[in-house]
Amino acid sequence: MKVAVVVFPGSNCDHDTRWALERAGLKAELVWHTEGSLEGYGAVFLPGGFSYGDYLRAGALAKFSPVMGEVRRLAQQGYPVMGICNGFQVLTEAGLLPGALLANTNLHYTCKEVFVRVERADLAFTSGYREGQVLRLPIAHGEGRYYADEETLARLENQGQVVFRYVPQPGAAAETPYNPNGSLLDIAGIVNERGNVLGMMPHPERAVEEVLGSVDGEGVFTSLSKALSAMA
Ligand SMILES: NC(=O)CC[C@H](N)C(=O)O
Repeated sequence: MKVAVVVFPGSNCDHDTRWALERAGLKAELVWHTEGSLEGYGAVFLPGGFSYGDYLRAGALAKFSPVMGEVRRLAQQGYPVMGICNGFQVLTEAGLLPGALLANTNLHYTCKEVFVRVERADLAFTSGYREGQVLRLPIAHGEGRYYADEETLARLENQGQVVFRYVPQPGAAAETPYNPNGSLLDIAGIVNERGNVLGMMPHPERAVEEVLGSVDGEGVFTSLSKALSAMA
C-alpha cells in the first residue's frame, strides 16, 4: 500500500521523509496540498518545514489546505497518520491532536540532537522499538514547546498517549538539562486516543543512515512498513 507525503508551500522535509519510507520498503509519493483526494493511500505523512512560512503560527494556515479534509477522513477511518515537526504543528492546529506547540522557552530556533524515550511500542509507527528504548534524534524548530491545559495533560498521561518523551542522555549527570524547548511533561510526541494519529517534534527521517549520525529513526518507518503489510 502506498504512503502519501503531503507537500505544503514551505515544506522542506518531504523528500527526506519519502526517502526514509522507501528505504523501509514502502512506496511513497509526494502529494501537493491542493489535492482533493487521498484515495488509494494507506497512510499519510505531514512532513517538517515551514508551511506558509510559519505565518501567524506554525501550522496555522496549512490546516486550511484542501488536502486536510482527506487527512481528516483517513484519520477518522483509522489509517496511520503522522506529523513530524511542522507536521505535528499542523495536526494540533487542525485539532487532530490535542494541545499546541508554542515558541521554545529560549525563544531560539534550536537545532541539535536530543534523546527521547519510547513510551508506547504498540503503535503502527513504534512496534519496531522496545518500550523504554532511548533514541538519539535531531530536532530543528523554533516552536516546539508542547503545551496543553492540565486536564488534557492528565488525560494524555492516564490514557498512555505520550509516545516520546525527552530524557537525559544516557550516562549524563542528573542535573544536565535535557528538555530542549520547555515542553510540558517533557513531551516530544503524542498520539490520539485511537492510536493512529501521531505527532512528534524530533525528526526520525533525519536519522535513518549511519552517515546521518544515527539510525534510531528507522524504527518509525520499518514499523509502519510492517503494519501496512499486515493491513494489505
Ligand atoms: N523543522 C521543522 O519542521 C520546523 C518547524 C517549524 N517551522 C518551527 O520552526 O517550529
